[in-house]
Amino acid sequence: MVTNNSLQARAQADLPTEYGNFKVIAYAVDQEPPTLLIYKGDLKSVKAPMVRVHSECFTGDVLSSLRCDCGPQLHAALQKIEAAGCGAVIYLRQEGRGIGLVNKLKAYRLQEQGFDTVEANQQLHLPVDSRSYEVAANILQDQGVSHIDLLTNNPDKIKQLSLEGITIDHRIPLEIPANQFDQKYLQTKKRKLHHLLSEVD
Ligand SMILES: Nc1nc2c(ncn2[C@@H]2O[C@H](COP(=O)(O)OP(=O)(O)OP(=O)(O)O)[C@@H](O)[C@H]2O)c(=O)[nH]1
Ligand SMILES: [Zn+2]
Repeated sequence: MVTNNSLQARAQADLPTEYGNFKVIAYAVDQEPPTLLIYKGDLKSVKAPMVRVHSECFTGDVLSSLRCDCGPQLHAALQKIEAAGCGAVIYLRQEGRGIGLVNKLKAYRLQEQGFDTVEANQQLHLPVDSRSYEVAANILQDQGVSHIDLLTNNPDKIKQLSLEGITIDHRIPLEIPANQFDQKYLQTKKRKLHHLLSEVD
């Protein structure tokens, strides 16, 4: 289970969850925070397993923040994979679309002052989205997977994964209804980042 760029599977275990029984593999380069492959079934045995490539959001995933849709998206993905009987979540450590947690909180502060999620990063002189999907592609390749059905609303994620050599057979929408705190954020994702959000104005 060794992949290129010294990305290696360092540990694996069973992971029973509220949504079903999964397995988890921690992939890492040296001592860097591991990327997690949380999966169910034999990924190689299906033509295109259902996959969620999820970017870390400590506030949403762990603290159940209502400022974004990340936490419910993560849990909905696990539920869909459980229902399908086979599939995976790849949990990428790219907090804040790559700017890290401290900068994301600074960006939140700017959003409280009226900037939107794109403008806030720009105010901080940081890229709007600096994520890479190379590690996700390498993990899929390590698992013998080249075709996937991707759970996402983000067209750029489809493009970037395709450029990394993964064929997206189908996009599976992963829309979470807006709440009073993330409505503007979702509107900005739709208008400026071109997310495919049919339920947002
Ligand atoms: N910089 C910044 N990052 C944010 C903000 N809100 C959420 N994030 C981060 O955005 C990432 C999730 O990206 P999204 O654009 O919500 O969704 P996506 O993963 O690109 O697209 P989907 O696959 O449809 O979910 C996570 O890393 C979050 O920490 C914000 O206001 N500013
Ligand atoms: Zn989030």
